[in-house]
Amino acid sequence: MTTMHAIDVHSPRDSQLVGWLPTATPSEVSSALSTARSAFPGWAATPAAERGAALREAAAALRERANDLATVVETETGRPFASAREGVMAGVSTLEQYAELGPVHRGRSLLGSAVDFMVPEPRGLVVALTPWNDPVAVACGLLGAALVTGNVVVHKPSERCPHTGLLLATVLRPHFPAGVLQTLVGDGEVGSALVRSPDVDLVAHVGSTATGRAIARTSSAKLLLENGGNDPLLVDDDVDPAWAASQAALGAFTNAGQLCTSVERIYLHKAIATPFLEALCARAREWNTDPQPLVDTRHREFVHEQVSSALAAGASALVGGSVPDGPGAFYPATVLADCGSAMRVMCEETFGPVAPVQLVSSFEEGLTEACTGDYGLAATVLTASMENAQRAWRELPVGTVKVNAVFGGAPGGAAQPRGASGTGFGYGPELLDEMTTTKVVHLGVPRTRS
Ligand SMILES: NC(=O)c1ccc[n+]([C@@H]2O[C@H](COP(=O)([O-])OP(=O)(O)OC[C@H]3O[C@@H](n4cnc5c(N)ncnc54)[C@H](O)[C@@H]3O)[C@@H](O)[C@H]2O)c1
Repeated sequence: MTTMHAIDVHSPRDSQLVGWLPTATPSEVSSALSTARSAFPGWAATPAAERGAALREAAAALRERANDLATVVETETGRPFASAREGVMAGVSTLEQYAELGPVHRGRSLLGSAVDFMVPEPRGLVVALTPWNDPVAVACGLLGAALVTGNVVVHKPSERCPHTGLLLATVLRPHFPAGVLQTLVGDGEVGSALVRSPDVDLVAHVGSTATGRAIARTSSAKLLLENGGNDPLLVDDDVDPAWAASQAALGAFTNAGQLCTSVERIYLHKAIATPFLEALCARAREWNTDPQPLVDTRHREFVHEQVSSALAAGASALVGGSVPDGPGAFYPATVLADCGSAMRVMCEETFGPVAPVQLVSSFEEGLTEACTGDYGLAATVLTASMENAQRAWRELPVGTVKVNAVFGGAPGGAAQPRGASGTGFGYGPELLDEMTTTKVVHLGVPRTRS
């Protein structure tokens, strides 16, 4: 690891420098890890109800500072204030949820010749590495579940929103004993130094598949990976084309396409192609009247590269598809028609406001296409046929199948991603299981001295 350097943060709206922070040095990394280690026994021995109470206080403090956090998220990532605030409030709810669930998280007990208790124990030192696209909600999930189950945490927020990470730390940390929760500023180098340490028990990474794979190559800790996706949307011929197009637009353009479960590729039954595409283009144009920038111009280059390569391979841009003039990292909501399975925009995660559409002749053909690829995060099916819906949810090799609703799962729901999308439960009550390891205590009856 090289020595400390600065991370500059530029506004995604106008490219102006809005702040900078020094990255953690190698000695700060090792000192954070050893401080965490020392804090572990005390925190692990703290009654779960007290840990839950600490989390509840932290949630209340975050609720009070929601506007401040949302402002910083907006400044650093370009997510509009109202939506950034929703993300912060999702973080508050998650902390509250774990404050309740943590103290009642328990194992089974079995009555045999003696009694066996299956006791969940904290894993120990958790390194949490989080992304920029929903920085507060994602961090609150990992931190809340880890802390309430008695782990100590070293958190490294994304280098694209370090001020958000530090402000979150300022709000949460006072509610926990010294050393139990620490936050380090840094990029992938700092992350890599953390995950390579033999002192770490669990690495919880929410981010790209490339990073998840790099972590898997270098860390000897237990891994919890919640990574990228290339979610398909399958549109049957029996649904209202205008409604289907509004679902597609919501899935592809919300947060400028920068959600892990964004719609990334669309398989459209050719029988409703014309009205669907007309309605989708109208939605995209509407979206472009109030554009949201991408996180930075480097990410915009990545998105545009995929669009350009699709255009070069025969796709046509019905709306958008080019980099606008002017400052900032804006990219228009884009509708691509005439897409084919081999195009990068169909095979890879784009993570931008792009709706690439491939026509299919039947639901079966669309389902076959939707089942292709390495990723397995989520998929959406729009169909009026229960038979087709059922076939889709049985066959799609993904963690989450959404039928006739692109967003809006119940809070607390969680699934295990498949394939290149990750390894375990990153959300919901099951995350408490990931944060603990089970010990069986076989309790026999002693024979007393006569
Ligand atoms: N599955 C999910 O629940 C979920 C949720 C949100 C985002 N995501 C995914 O996250 C990605 C966008 O986020 P991102 O660009 O911030 O991801 P990223 O993987 O680049 O960064 C995530 C975190 O990992 C750190 N990191 C980078 N390289 C590292 C290394 N070699 N070793 C250790 N840590 C390292 C980063 O500094 C950051 O803190 C998208 O692919 C998106 O799909 C997934």
